[in-house]
Amino acid sequence: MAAAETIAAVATPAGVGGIGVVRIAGPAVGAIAREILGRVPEPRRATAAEFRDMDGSPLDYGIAIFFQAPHSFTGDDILELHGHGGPVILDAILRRVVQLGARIARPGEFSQRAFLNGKIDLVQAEAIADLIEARTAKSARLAVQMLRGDFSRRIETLSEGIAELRTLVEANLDFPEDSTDRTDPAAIGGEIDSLLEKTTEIIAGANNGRIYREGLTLVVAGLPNAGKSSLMNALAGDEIAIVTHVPGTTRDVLREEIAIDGIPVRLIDTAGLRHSEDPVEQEGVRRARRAVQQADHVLWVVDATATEQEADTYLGGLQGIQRTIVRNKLDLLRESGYERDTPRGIEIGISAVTGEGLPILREHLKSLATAGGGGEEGCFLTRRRHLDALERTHTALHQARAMAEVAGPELVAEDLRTAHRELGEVTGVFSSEDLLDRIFSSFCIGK
Ligand SMILES: Nc1nc2c(c(=O)[nH]1)N(C=O)[C@@H](CNc1ccc(C(=O)N[C@@H](CCC(=O)O)C(=O)O)cc1)CN2
Repeated sequence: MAAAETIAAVATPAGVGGIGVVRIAGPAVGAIAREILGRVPEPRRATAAEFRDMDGSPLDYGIAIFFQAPHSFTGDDILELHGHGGPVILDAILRRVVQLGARIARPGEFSQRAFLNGKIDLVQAEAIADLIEARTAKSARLAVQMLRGDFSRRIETLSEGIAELRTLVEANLDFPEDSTDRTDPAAIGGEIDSLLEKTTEIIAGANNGRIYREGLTLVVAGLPNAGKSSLMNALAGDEIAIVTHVPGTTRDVLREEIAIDGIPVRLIDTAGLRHSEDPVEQEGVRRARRAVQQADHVLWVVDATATEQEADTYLGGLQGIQRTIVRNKLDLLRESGYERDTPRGIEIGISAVTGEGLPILREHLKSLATAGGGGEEGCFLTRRRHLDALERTHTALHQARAMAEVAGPELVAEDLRTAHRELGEVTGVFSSEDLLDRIFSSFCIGK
């Protein structure tokens, strides 16, 4: 089970901090501990010790923790050296460890080992990365649930259901004379229906949760001087874009992360979409167009004091793109905030300057973000990868269901086998090296 190579990395973030941790995993851990600490510490006990260099001189004085295989995060022997949190000292400790036979770990390699040693499944490994990178408290909470194995257990239960049915169908293939009521086509069909239902339920939860991981990309677009940057600032709550009354101020695409009810929202402020001779501004307009094409939703900002014709310019270019019209600068007209349905789509009246109507806009954005459900119920922080595999499982089960009606058990067995394998990709029971490399290489160093 334990890997032959010993790997090491600084597990704490780069930079200066109170404490920094060098983590070492693999069979050379015992020998490395004896060299650096003079002994192998008692397993799982924080032990104060001098970390010694090659010539015996002290590198640092810190805490060492030894985790004996298989009772560690990765399942290997692990030694953690908790030193002082400075880049020079941590680098020196790491160098010493490498001198003693460890090699620098690749990003995600500790988690990959935990997976390969059966300590965690693929969903849990991904949850570790998602937890570290969570952009809102809600996303983090959902990642912890994934890490605890809540989602994996749902998958596991479904997988066992498929496996059981496979056994039944396949046994019937080998020993048709043993067939019972449970193996008649109608009974099998009923069993598949129940598996299909469970799959659909998990897919719904997976869909609900995806928004908390991926977030929503919201592009703020409109004509120059419509107040896009002021709106962006009002939503983001601080001054991030330069706001002036000179048309064409925002030449690049500005980004800001905000959270709407725990959903990470990437706000992208774009240059005004207008014809310009200035090459820099032209580039801004080009980027704005591209951002609009890639958005989940566009807030089309119009100046409430402009003529309707002026405000409608370019709206035709947003055909087929989900959008909300935001009529800004209501303060100049002394109007109150509103939301109304118009032939051109939903329109919300605000004043980014006074804050008038902003609560209405925020409420609207929240409903956009949670349009796919977003409820807490059965909601999992899933990835596209999980959904794809679940959908392929559903397709195969559906096919098995059709076969149960019209064909013999051989074809039903075949489709059930496919469903079982597709589902196994979620937790990594069946996974290609390629997929694993792709997943783990996106992790950060030391993880
Ligand atoms: N110091 C430290 N903190 C850390 C980690 C770590 O590796 N080191 N983690 C790393 O990411 C996370 C915690 N994950 C961990 C998961 C399992 C085990 C572990 O020792 N498991 C053993 C024993 C379990 C037990 O006795 O209850 C096992 O599974 O056999 C340790 C940390 C976050 N905090």
